Amino acid sequence: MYTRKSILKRINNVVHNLPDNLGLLIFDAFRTKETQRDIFNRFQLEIIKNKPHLSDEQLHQEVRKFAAHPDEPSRFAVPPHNSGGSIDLALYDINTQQQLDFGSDFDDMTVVSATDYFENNIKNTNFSITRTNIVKINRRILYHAMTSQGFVNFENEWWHYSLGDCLWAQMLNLDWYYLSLEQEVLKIMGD
Ligand SMILES: C[C@@H](N)C(=O)N[C@H](C)C(=O)O
Repeated sequence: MYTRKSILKRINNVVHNLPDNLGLLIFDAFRTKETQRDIFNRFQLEIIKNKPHLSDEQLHQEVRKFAAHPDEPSRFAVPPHNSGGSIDLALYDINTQQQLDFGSDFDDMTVVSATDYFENNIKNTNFSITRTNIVKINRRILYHAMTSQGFVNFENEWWHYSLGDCLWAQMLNLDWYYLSLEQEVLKIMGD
């Protein structure tokens, strides 16, 4: 797995500031456009299976809720993970070596993955009050740990954090500054 040095430095700060019994479980960081395309296509197939009635436009919108299109400059000049500025992660318990309960799996394409889902929809889940509170606290710990280092969270996914990429820039109304890490590497390697 690869990321930018500047992102890694901040991730190290996050780890350093976590309670002693917690660590970061990293699912994904930098992605090539090809990988981004594979993910987008895979998600599309999964959604077609579960919601076959959607029109092409509705399908596209649905997939975009959970994966950036690899080539959609009108939304992102550079897909967030391709810039090296995005990271997907969770917390784990160092003693048990188990991921903490975040209420949905990584890449679960349902509303339950929305970061604030358990803040707002407690009555709509079949989770116990205790589990709801645990999930809420776990999401909050990750959120505050990451945002304290300058990352922003993608609201549909409790696991996705960005810094310096197009998603981060849109959310903060700033200019993005990470170009495609893939292009930077190819340039260094002489294509
Ligand atoms: C696919 C999912 N893990 C993810 O990374 N989603 C964001 C929106 C992305 O594709 O950039």
